[in-house]
Amino acid sequence: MFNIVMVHPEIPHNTGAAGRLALATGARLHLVKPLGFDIDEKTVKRAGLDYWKDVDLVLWESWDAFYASVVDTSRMFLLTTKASTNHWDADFKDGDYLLFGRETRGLDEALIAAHPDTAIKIPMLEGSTRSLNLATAVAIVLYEGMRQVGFE
Ligand SMILES: C[S@@+](CC[C@H](N)C(=O)[O-])C[C@H]1O[C@@H](n2cnc3c(N)ncnc32)[C@H](O)[C@@H]1O
Repeated sequence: MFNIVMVHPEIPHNTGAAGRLALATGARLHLVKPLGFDIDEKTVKRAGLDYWKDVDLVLWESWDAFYASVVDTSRMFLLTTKASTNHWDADFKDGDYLLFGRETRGLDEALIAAHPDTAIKIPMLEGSTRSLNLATAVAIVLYEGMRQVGFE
């Protein structure tokens, strides 16, 4: 089971799409507060996320609370356009944490600097676009991880 970690996500539809991906792959979805939207039942219903109740969801009150819960931080992969290693060259294992940054700012530079060996990027054509959509990035990396661990 992979762990999708969205750090301070801002756009509810991206989080909704990640929840759907989590359901389809048996992954756990971690949301690290503050979030840019309400995650209460009313909002979720209004957004038409009827599957939301089935998502294996963990809500963290803060980054520090989430980080303290990770037993082996060397299994945290940091998704950033600033990495030099491509995601398909990472060696994923069941239980790994896949960390994604917020839509406007990405992951903190200091966090990336603290984990240079597990910072990875999804390659993009040079000069094409600054980054991929957050939910798209989750899908690409999660399914590469699932492929590597033998998901059929
Ligand atoms: C919309 S992007 C954030 C863009 C932000 N301006 C930045 O420079 O990081 C949201 C998140 O999606 C992931 N992401 C998007 N494109 C990516 C790529 N090509 N490689 C790795 N991660 C990517 C990262 O986790 C990023 O923090």
